Amino acid sequence: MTAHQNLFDNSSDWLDHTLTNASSSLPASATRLTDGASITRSTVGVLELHPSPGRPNPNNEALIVSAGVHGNETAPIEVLNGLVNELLNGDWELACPLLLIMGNPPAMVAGERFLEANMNRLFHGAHNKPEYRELPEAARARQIEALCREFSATHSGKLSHYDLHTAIRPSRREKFALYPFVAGRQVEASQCDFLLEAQVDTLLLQHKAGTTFSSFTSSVLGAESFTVELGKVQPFGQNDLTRFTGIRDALRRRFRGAAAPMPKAPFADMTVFEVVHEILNTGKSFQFHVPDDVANFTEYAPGTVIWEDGATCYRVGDIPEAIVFPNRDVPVGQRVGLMIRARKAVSGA
Ligand SMILES: O=C(O)CCC(=O)N[C@@H](CCC(=O)O)C(=O)O
Ligand SMILES: [Zn+2]
Repeated sequence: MTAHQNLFDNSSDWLDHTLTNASSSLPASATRLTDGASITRSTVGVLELHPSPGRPNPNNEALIVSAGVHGNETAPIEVLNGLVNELLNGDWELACPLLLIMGNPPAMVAGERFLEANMNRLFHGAHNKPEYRELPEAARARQIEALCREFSATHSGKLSHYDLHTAIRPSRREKFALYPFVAGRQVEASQCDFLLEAQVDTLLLQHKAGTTFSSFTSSVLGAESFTVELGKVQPFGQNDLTRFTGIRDALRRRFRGAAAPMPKAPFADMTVFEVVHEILNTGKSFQFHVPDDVANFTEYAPGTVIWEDGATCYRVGDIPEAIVFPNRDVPVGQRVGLMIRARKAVSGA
């Protein structure tokens, strides 16, 4: 039996197996590659990979890479699946521990962002809130948190997490990363270099901790974590994967333990924004004045009214602000968008 068959039964690959078994709870299954590396499918859509024992881990690191936390954001899922196929084909050898996650398999099958609740609002303990705790997406977030805790506890190297997404709207900046807020923390220059290597040239600094997957891994596990937006949402099979070679090649380089390309001066080519305001749906009287089809990073002049609800009215401050992730169609209390501002000093975040 091949390594492939051990892990994925009769399915053609990891993605096929995950879609076929999206709602099943299968027992774990493991295999060993010819170089001695091991791969365990811990549960549907989750692979834990270890290099051959004794093999050097030159970058002294462990990585969590996730995609499909939103089921309709398919390009990063295809990228991750392609890298797993390369490894199983013996195209390259693994040098560092990896936890690879397809976040929400039932939503992937349905081609939807989520089925009952937005899973990327259910991390950092939010899955235990009474209104969510019985939902399948809360159970999946809880299971993923437990697998990440276990993975992080067993690896001493530096832990990074890249949660890969694509955006609903068009974007004036196609690829950008969000850096979750952790008090007193600054983006490491090496992370900035990695993002640039992946052709992600815009960084957005969050202003408070949230309930996203990357916020959980950074706040609770101390990982260097990013939500990475890589393009626009498309159904499976309709992605132009030539637009995703930057992230594919940069991840493969890390998985193989190869050295980073020549580092640039930190932030030299990175445009940095900071979040100045999180727009929340405040309820019945909430009015959002940003049109439905506006692109991410569309700028608004000082004084523009962005939203109001009778009690509060949010206007752009003295410096222009741009909108990211405008989406009025969210439950009360959830994020309708982020107002961001270019950061003045770019000598360090
Ligand atoms: O395009 C959109 O409106 C959403 C794209 C997306 O899923 N973005 C993430 C960002 C998470 C973060 O703030 O780190 C999300 O909304 O969950
Ligand atoms: Zn997403």
